[in-house]
Amino acid sequence: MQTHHCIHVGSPHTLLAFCSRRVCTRRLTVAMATPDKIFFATGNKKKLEEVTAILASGAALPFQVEAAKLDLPELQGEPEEISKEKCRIAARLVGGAVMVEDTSLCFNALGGLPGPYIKWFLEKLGHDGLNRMLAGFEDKTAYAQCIFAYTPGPDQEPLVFVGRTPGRIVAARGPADFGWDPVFEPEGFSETYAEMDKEAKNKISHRYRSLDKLRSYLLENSAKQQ
Ligand SMILES: O=c1nc[nH]c2c1ncn2[C@H]1C[C@H](O)[C@@H](COP(=O)(O)OP(=O)(O)OP(=O)(O)O)O1
Ligand SMILES: [Mg+2]
Repeated sequence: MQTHHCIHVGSPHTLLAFCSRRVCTRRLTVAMATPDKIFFATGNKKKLEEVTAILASGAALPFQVEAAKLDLPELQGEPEEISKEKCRIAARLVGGAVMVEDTSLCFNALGGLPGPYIKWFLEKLGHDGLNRMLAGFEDKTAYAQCIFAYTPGPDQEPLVFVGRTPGRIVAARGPADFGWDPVFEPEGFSETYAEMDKEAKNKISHRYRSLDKLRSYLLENSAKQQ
């Protein structure tokens, strides 16, 4: 949902037109209509595979999701802000509606670090190094966090949808074809993400939980559903 200052109640497009003319005097909460086509921007093939599988596993969508392979910057700051800024950049690049996501792996003993910086920690330290970071701590628990950010266009403020899956950091087990999957064992399971069937991971993952919230938002605001 977005907050606009506007005196008119009508279709989201009407509101947008009046808002941009700055004649608004009253605060209204407005959801923008879901467009027919939304880009999913990422440079990560594995993310795209999971997002495609998660979207395909639900009901048919009244909008099209198209992949946009973009090399998006690794930003600093709070995870929600990182995701929003990434989305603004992507929206300018594709010139339309876009969704992006930013993924964090957060160690509880380290106050949530590496968090959004996991990409560099994984790249420099590897799976073993991630385990060693926790050697001095009893607490090996962690959570995987995915934040989808969506905007209907370059001039609109992105909305964020947070999904978290708790678990713990373990010695690497399973195929090493997707990031830190081999060292993350989700709570309630005896397999790491890497050992799980793709379908099973996609039912409980941080990515699923975040994307499911965005999907609900988009369906609720889709003109074709109304
Ligand atoms: O489910 C996952 N299971 C295991 N590893 C994962 C997962 N999801 C992201 N990852 C890795 C990729 C990157 O090393 C870091 C997140 O960084 P992040 O910036 O979000 O991803 P990215 O740069 O690869 O792609 P993008 O172009 O969408 O930013 O964690
Ligand atoms: Mg990235």
